[in-house]
Amino acid sequence: MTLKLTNVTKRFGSATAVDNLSLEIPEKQIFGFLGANGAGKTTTFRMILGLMDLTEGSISWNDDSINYSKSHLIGYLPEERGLYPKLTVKDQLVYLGRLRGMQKNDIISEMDAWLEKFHVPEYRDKKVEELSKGNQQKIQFISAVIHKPKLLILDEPFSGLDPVNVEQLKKAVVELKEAGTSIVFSSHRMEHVEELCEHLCILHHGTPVVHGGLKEVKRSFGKKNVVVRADFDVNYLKDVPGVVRYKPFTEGCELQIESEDVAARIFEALSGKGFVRTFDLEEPTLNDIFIEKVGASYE
Ligand SMILES: Nc1ncnc2c1ncn2[C@@H]1O[C@H](COP(=O)(O)OP(=O)(O)OP(=O)(O)O)[C@@H](O)[C@H]1O
Repeated sequence: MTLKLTNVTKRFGSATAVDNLSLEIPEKQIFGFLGANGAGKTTTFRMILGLMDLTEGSISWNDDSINYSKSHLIGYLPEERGLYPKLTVKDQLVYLGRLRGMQKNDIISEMDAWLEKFHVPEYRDKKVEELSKGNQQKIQFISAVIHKPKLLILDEPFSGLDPVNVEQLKKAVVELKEAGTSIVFSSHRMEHVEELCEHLCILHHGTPVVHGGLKEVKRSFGKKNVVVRADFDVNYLKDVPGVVRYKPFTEGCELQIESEDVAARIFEALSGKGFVRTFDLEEPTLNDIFIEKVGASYE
């Protein structure tokens, strides 16, 4: 089921939050939505979910509109987390699962499987308010997927989680994809998108500045990175013609180069100067692309 946004615009008074956005989000894949604060990611999600009217344009899912009757096919982890603090995890999930039309027994067996997967079966009968923020987020994630949605929208799913929990959640997201779920998620962390997504979009002031398959996006960027580790001072490499950005680190440097042939020049400039431990020509990172297209870094 392909999700298709056609010329979608959202205005709040005279401010444009999303500006003529056209995207195709392929089914059974993980699609990454990047953008600085206020770029329009959450607004786009809300429009996809039918929680907010579009000012212009259209959104279709499998050539049909998304409306309330399809809510059992869609899962949503909102940016603003919200669970009932006084309810136990079990009562919470049963309540939310029932709202999605599930039978109680099915909810409980699905819940138990998820709690096991997240290594927290003991949370079953705990009140939500007794859990840490990160663990509440896991429960909220379970509430977004308990009904096995076909389309899953995750707004900043990894924010506020420690590295172990990030890994658990990533694994869960990949497994859901492998089981046939179409997933769209937003993140401020480039490496999450880089690791998980086949397709992505970078929004800037509501407009897509980068859109496409991860590999094609990197290839079409043109610039590459050279990473040098050496036993001598490599500072002079920043003046090699064709080096556009220079980042030193303790044992060497990372150089952004305008095209692949500049790598040969750097290689030449290193010869006879001392011991070079490693010399790597690498694809640009999403962070490199983001910096150039949006003019800022998340880091
Ligand atoms: N209900 C609203 N009324 C007025 N302006 C709004 C409303 N919702 C969002 N906006 C504005 O729309 C723009 C896009 O906001 P949005 O929340 O979609 O960005 P975002 O990319 O999700 O940002 P963040 O990463 O900070 O969550 C912002 O300028 C925001 O102030």
